[in-house]
Amino acid sequence: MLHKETQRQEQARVDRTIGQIDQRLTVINQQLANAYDETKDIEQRYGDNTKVNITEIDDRMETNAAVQQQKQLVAVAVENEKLLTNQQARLSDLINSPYFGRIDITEDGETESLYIGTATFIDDQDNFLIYDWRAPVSSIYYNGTLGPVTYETPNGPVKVELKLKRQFKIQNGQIEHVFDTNETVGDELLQAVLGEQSDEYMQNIVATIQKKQNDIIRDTTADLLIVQGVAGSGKTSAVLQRIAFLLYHSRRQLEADQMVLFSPNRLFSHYISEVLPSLGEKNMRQITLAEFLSHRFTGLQVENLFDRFEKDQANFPELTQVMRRYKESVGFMQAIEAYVKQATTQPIAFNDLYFEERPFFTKKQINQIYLGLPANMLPGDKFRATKNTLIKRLKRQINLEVHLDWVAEKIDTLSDDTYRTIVGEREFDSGDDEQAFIARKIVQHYFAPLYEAIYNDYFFDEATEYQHFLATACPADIPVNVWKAMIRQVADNNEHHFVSLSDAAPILYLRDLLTDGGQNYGIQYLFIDEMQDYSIAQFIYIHHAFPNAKLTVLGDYAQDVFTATYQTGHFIDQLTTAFPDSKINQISLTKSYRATAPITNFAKALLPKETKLEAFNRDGRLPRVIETPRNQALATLTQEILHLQAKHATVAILTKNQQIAHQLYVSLTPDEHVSLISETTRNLPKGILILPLYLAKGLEFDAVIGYDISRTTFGNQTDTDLLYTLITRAMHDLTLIGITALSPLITALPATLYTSSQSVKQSI
Ligand SMILES: Nc1ncnc2c1ncn2[C@@H]1O[C@H](COP(=O)(O)OP(=O)(O)OP(=O)(O)O)[C@@H](O)[C@H]1O
Repeated sequence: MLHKETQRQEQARVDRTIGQIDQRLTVINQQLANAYDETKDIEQRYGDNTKVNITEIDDRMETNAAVQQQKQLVAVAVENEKLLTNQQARLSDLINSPYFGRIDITEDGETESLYIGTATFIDDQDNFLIYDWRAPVSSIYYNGTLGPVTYETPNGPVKVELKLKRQFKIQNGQIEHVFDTNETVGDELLQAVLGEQSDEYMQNIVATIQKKQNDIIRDTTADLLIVQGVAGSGKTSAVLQRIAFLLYHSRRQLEADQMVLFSPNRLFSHYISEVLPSLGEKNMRQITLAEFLSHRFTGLQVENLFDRFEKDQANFPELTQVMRRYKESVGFMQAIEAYVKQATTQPIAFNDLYFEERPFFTKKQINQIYLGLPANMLPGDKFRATKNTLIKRLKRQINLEVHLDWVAEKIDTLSDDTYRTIVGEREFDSGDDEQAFIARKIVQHYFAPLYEAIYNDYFFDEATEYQHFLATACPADIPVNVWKAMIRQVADNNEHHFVSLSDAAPILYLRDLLTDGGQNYGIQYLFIDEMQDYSIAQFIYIHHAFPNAKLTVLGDYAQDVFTATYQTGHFIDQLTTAFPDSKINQISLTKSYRATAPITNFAKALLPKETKLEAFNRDGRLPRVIETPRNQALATLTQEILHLQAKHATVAILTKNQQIAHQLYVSLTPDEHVSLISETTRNLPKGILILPLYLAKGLEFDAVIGYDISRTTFGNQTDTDLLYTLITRAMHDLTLIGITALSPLITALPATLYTSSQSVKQSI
């Protein structure tokens, strides 16, 4: 803590700043009330205007013009109200905690004190009372140590001398902590922040961003930014701050809806949903991989990662693993590219297009059109040309059909309503014109399903085409009969409207390359959290689907929950080779902030010795490891829950899979505070939660109990990633319960890293 007088002066400045914010807030509140009245007023008048007599043509036109004008007025008023509401929200946040940092810098002999907070605040005399944390000069707060420092501005680098760096924790207008530091952001404040209890929502880390995290947040040069960070190193936090940073710096060109975050599940989306609003920004779009794929396979069910994981645990033969590895590789996606290149000279898998239960265009006819086009055309162009020809032929048919008797008959029997719907306000020079117009509309309507089918590429059979491709793609290390059986399985899946996860991205890639479709050019930034859950093939496809997007990809290879059983090798190297034309920046985070040092050190011991992982220096109890006979397992668990509940609002019981979670839930249900969390759960209640560890990815809990960490469940070396992920969800307390015999992964660890008990009585 600083000298009393300094503290007093700082509190006085806080008070002054808050006074100014308060004044501004009063003005804004008044403006907002006026704006609200104005909007209501216009709306009212707008309502009255529409009631004007509209029987006379001239009146009607006048009314239309007036209505248009009113509409515009309403839009302007609503926009104004929105702006004011935003300002009000920002000021209301600032009034509670106006800033968290101060830097004193000397430039050309002149020293200035700058205060840094979540948003800029300028007083009526144009003094910057608060600088936004994203302003160029604010980077000094995160990056610089005392002495000469340089910061980047749009006009180039600027050199200054950093004289002082001060940190604050201000709540309800009162300084709770204040200290000077020479470090990037000193440990003291971080200690205080990290020691707090968790919340249902993730918090922003704006006041305590660390140097490496700042590099992630402020990177503007990479097309592909890859962040490998140990569990709890702040990857997700940093990426959310990065989104806020990018939105601030590209206000004019970038909207939140031009950014998409791929998140691991809905629960996680909910967990992070408050960070951006707390920084005064709108949330970006969020999607899970399963949602993204299902959306692109309308009508088919795409296998999800969780189901596959559960299935793999029951049965996952060696050759199936080899085939899956291949399907998820760069090589497989390249094989698709090569296949598509030669597709211009081969028939492709078209469907007969049926209309009124007979083929209107047969696949043979469609292939004749396709193969009749020049062989040197690009596949996508060729497909489009084929589609255009089909549409042209359909139009020709419509032209012929309008003269047929059934159409004339139909016109004769049209009801008044249908006639009105077709003709609308239109006027015609002659009765013949009117007749021709209506006839065309009737025929177009009749053929609409066929037109839709062509428009939506239903004449292309992607599943069969994929099987044709597979037939050409058997790798040397797979026996041909095994490969063929796999192709039969793919066909069978398709019959049952199902797509397995490892086939999904390749099928879409093949479809898009052949049809030149499926690309979204509007998205400018993509963020992919938990990168270890994605295959290289999926990355290639996602990159293809969003060609203009810069990618930020983050994750932790030690938390490879879903593919550790069959994937080996260096994912990041493979990823970089899959993006040969992109500018790639890589950042590695090795310090873990989430848990106490004893928990982090325990987790670290599971990983290979050479793993770089540093625990943040926060004290806590050693993890508890309990071995219990099966018939006492529930009693042991209950004791442990009671013990932890005395200290924490939330205790998460994590299991290896859904089945164990479910069984446990059934055994514990009489207690109504226990919630079973499943894949479809969208928010986290407080109390006792039971969930499979893979649903806890990315989340954190005050206390974690790993249940059934036994020889039978975590017996293999490949279970290390699962166990590591489980352990690293805990912030303050961790207990592992092994039934009958503990997992050998735990017994192999140095006994100094945990406290152990053998039975219920000893564990209390
Ligand atoms: N600079 C920081 N200041 C304060 N808290 C931080 C900081 N960095 C990380 N944290 C905290 O550490 C915890 C872990 O952060 P986060 O969830 O972003 O890590 P992660 O690397 O995504 O973790 P994981 O891979 O294990 O899911 C969070 O509670 C976060 O608020």
